[in-house]
Amino acid sequence: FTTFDNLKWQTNQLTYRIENYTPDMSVAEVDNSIERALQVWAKVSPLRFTRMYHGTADIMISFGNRNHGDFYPFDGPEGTLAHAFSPGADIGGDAHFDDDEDFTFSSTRGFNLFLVAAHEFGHSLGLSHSKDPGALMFPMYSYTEPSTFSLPRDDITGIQYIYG
Ligand SMILES: O=C1CC=C(NS(=O)(=O)c2ccc(-c3ccccc3)cc2)CC1=O
Ligand SMILES: [Zn+2]
Repeated sequence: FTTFDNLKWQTNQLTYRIENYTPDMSVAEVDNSIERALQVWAKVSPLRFTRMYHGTADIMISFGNRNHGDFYPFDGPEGTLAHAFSPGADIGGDAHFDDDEDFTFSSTRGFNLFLVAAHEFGHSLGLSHSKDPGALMFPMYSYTEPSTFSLPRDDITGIQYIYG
């Protein structure tokens, strides 16, 4: 695993807000994918996530395409699927998903939102990319059945290195 030179949240109680939705999935499927992706990390760390419906949360989650309000415009279908910012104020921790991608809930086509979100939240929490091809934080998307997904050892070691 690798970290963003020890950038970390100074509290274990973090808030998140889903600012908008993708037309690819139902609201319930997006909510469930995001919640489960956060729980992947909460399960193996002291981190706890509380959802907000208004105002500014630590982790602001949104779907957008091309220019979407930061200096990192998306690139249309394929290519970059999403990006997230390492811990910090304002845009720190936020996760953006490229809405020109086809995000899915329970199929092998498109990109599984739960998996992509779990990877991006690794960045939101302070992990950068792993060299371990089996790691969630490895920068290559590979489909894993979400119902049987368990966080690989390298990622567990990484998040526990940062948050104990
Ligand atoms: O830090 C980066 C820079 C490049 C990225 N490329 S991406 O958007 O195509 C991407 C690649 C792999 C994943 C991924 C990796 C493992 C499991 C699930 C998704 C997510 C996004 C995404 C990313 O998080
Ligand atoms: Zn990444």
